[in-house]
Amino acid sequence: MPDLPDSPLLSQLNPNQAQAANHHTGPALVIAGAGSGKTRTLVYRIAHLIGHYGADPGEILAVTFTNKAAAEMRERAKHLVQGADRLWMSTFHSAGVRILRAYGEHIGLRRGFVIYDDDDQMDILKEVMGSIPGIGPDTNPRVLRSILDRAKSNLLTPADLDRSHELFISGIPREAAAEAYRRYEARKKGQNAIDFGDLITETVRLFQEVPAVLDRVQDRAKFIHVDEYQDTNKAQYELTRLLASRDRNLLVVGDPDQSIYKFRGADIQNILDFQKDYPDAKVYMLEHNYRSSARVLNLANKLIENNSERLDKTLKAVKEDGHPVVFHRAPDHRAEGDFVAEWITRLHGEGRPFTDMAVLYRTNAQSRVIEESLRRVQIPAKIVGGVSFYDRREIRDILAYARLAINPDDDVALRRIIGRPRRGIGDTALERLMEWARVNGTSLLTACANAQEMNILDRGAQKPVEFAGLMQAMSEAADNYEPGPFLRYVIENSGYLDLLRQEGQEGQVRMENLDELVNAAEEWSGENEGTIADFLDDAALLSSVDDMRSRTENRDKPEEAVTLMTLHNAKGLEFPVVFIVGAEEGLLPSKNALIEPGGIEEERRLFYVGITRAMERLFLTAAQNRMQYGKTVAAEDSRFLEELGDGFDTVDPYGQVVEYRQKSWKDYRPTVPTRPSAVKNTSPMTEGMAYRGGEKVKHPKFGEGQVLAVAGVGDRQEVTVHFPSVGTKKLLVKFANLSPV
Ligand SMILES: Nc1ncnc2c1ncn2[C@@H]1O[C@H](COP(=O)(O)OP(=O)(O)OP(=O)(O)O)[C@@H](O)[C@H]1O
Ligand SMILES: [Mg+2]
Repeated sequence: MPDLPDSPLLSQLNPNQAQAANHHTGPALVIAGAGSGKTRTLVYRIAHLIGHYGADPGEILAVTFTNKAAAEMRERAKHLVQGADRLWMSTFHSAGVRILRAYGEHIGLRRGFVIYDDDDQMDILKEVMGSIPGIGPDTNPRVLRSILDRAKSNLLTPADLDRSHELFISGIPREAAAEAYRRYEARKKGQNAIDFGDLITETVRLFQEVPAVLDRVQDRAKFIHVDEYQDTNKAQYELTRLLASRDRNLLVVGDPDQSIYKFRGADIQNILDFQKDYPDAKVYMLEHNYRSSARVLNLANKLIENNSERLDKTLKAVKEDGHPVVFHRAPDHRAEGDFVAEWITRLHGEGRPFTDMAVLYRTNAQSRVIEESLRRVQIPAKIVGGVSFYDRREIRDILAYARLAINPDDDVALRRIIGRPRRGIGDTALERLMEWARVNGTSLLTACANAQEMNILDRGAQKPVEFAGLMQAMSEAADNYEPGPFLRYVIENSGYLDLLRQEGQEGQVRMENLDELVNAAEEWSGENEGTIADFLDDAALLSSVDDMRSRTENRDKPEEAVTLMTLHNAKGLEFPVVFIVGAEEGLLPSKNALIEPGGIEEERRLFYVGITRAMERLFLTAAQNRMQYGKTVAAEDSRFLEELGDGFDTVDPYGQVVEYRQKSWKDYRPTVPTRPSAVKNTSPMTEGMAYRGGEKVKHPKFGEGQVLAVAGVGDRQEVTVHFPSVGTKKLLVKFANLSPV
């Protein structure tokens, strides 16, 4: 290894990290386990390039996976370098938007193109799939969407699908899937739109077809960095390869054990083959974990050793043992949520800020129960991902107006809003307008403007004409106003406010959200130069993976709240206290993983990612009964718990250590005393449980029944009881007047 220059920056790194950060030109790979400082090293390398090697911030690109990660990286860089605001730090998708906005015209994208979100995609797919032989009426368009997404992440065209050797793709005949793909692309093109996947694939095509553009972009990206390289898909891989092809200054960092996006086409082979792609690549290994306590790290190592397809790596703890890792098995999902809430309350009482704590789960749907438990004891929580602000109906409606105002060809937007509020344009009228547009090869909005000439509408052709006039006025407003005032104009002039006023309390909340949208646009204008079109781009980029509000929140002071998110979204992040809930078969590993080849190993990596987010304290929980499709069913401990051996302490609801025994629902017995008399006042945390699963009870009205689950404590305690007379009921024990039988 070369001698290191004397530098105050490098001295903040360990010797291996410093070697990597000192890497100057040519390809390099940093491959190392979780929490070993890969991201830190990447940021220091950028600072060192500028400070020591004299690189210009304006020629440095760093790509990460989520807006949140990009924002954090920018934040870290700001502390280390001058001119950090000229660094190009973004996600693959935002890099794509930026390139296509600047040069998309070279491949036929017209100015003002819009970016479709998932719903828009679904709308078009529903429309095109109807008439394709081989696609039945009960085919879920989501299946098609995932076929398309998958094809795009692998850079496959409709023709490639046609040629594939599979007869069926996800149950749909190959030719039919290819045809749907073809028609979808044509419809999209007609509307001057692109979708999420196109942000990468179209950029790749642009670079391939117009080398002069690639060259221009390369001037802006002489030094390229990619974080989380193990999760790149084929399209992202190709984009990176093209970008780096001229100067070859490409530094990627990653951890094959944290590859968790196979379902989106991520290919772990990209990182494993890096040295094949770049035989002169320097490889740097980091072997010390600075993030987690030794106990947490040991647990993580123990788990991941069970994977067979992996590179063996060393990862030693720098920190001391710390607190024991805790496991708790709750009677049901509600009790699981309450256990988490109790511990958060307790730790907060000991002086931990809520922002130090995160609850991670496998599926988005699990968040609801956790949210409820936290809300009951007034713990503030913030969901990262899930139904974020920008997915709310009223927000999407107003943004659809804005989209149509700047792109009159956007038929999807038009169809979303033409009936919100109602304007006397019914389904039949709309169908005729669509027919006219199809025959004349125009947009729907043009059809509206010409409704009178059509003379074919049932009632007053005047209505569509008026609507076209309204949109015309909005178009002019879009040219003349800043984003914030423009959105206010739209909200007030679209008739939307009147609609909400009729919706009572719910309408009130929605109006508040619209106010917040105007705030967001104002805030955005304060930080960015740009028009409403640029604002819409940013809003469209807020995938389910992150949330612009958390991005702005991060910038100032973080909101005092517990973070709730999926394990996938937690990648790259760290928290002093982490709860991983739902360590059950069917959840973690997920049901689907059981039938996918390599599925279990991928789920194990996901659990590994979760565990390694924890810095000081880690809690794992499972429920013995869980609600599924409206029914409470018995759940079995995750197989991964067994693999962790004695790496954790099993505790009862009161925090007392009990013996761990691998449970399956077949031998379910409560592990803790549950009669109130037996446990009264035994714990500062909870009061005892009045009933237990399996027990027979009697209700004054419903008669005899059997307890399926018990959740909550004290006055909030609820039982789920199955009564042969009326079915399953959830009752508050305090009021239910139940008696044991
Ligand atoms: N040399 C060091 N000295 C002190 N702290 C360090 C050092 N290296 C890393 N850290 C700290 O360890 C934590 C983990 O670092 P970082 O997030 O860069 O790891 P990572 O390898 O990118 O993790 P992941 O695999 O989860 O993305 C951070 O809090 C970071 O500041
Ligand atoms: Mg990282």
